[in-house]
Amino acid sequence: MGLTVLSGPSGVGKGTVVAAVRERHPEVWVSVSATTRAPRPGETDGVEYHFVDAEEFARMVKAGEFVEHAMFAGHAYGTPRGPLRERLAAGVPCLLEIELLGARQVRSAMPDARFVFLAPPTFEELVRRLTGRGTESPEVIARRLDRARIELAAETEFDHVVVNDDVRAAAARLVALMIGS
Ligand SMILES: Nc1nc2c(ncn2[C@@H]2O[C@H](COP(=O)(O)OP(=O)(O)O)[C@@H](O)[C@H]2O)c(=O)[nH]1
Ligand SMILES: Nc1ncnc2c1ncn2[C@@H]1O[C@H](COP(=O)(O)OP(=O)(O)O)[C@@H](O)[C@H]1O
Repeated sequence: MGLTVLSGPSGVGKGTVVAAVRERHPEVWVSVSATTRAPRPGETDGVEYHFVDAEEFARMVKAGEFVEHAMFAGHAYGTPRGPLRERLAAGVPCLLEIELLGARQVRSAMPDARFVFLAPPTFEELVRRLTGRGTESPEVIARRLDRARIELAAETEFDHVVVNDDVRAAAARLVALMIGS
C-alpha cells in the first residue's frame, strides 16, 4: 500500500515538512485537500488547497467525492477521492496531511495505509511555533491549542512518530518510512 497519512497538532510543522518533501522528493505525490477556510497570504488555489465555499463543499460530500472529511477550527477539510485513487493505482507513493479525525476515517477505510504522527520536540516549542507563525488571531490560536492537546494524546494510535526537531531531518525520516532510504 503506497499511502501514508501524516497527522499532528496544529503548528507542529506539518505544512513545512510536507513542503520540504515536495521540494526534495518529486517522486512523492502530495494530495491537495479541499477546504472552506480562506487562503492565507501566499497560498494559491489548487496548490496548498482547493479553496471552496461551504455550498460547494457540501455538494462534494453529498456526491461522495471525499475519502474522508472533517471540521477543524470552524472550517471543513476533505481529501478528494479521484486523484488519490489514480495515483495509488499507478503505484505512486502518496502522502495525505490531515488532522486526527480524518486520519481515523482513513484508518477504517484503508487499514493498510501507514500512519505517521509528527510530534513537537516539546509542548512549549509547539506554542512558540503556533504563535510565531503570526497568521492567526489569539482566539484562533487558543482554539488550535485546545485541539493540539487532544491530538497530542492520540500519538499512540499511530504506527510511527517523527519528531520535527529539524525540518530537513524530519522530512528525510518521513520519506524513509514511505519509500525506504
Ligand atoms: N481531515 C482532514 N484534515 C485536513 C485536510 N487538509 C488539511 N487538514 C488538516 O486541517 C488542519 C488545519 O489546516 P490549516 O488550516 O492548513 O492549518 P495549519 O495546518 O495549522 O497550517 C491541519 O491539521 C491539517 O492537517 C483534509 O483533507 N482532511
Ligand atoms: N523544525 C522546525 N523548527 C522550527 N520551526 C519550525 C519547524 N517546523 C516548522 N516550523 C515553524 O513552525 C510554524 C508552524 O509550522 P506549519 O508548517 O505552519 O505547521 P502546521 O502545518 O503543522 O500547522 C511555522 O512558523 C514554521 O516555520
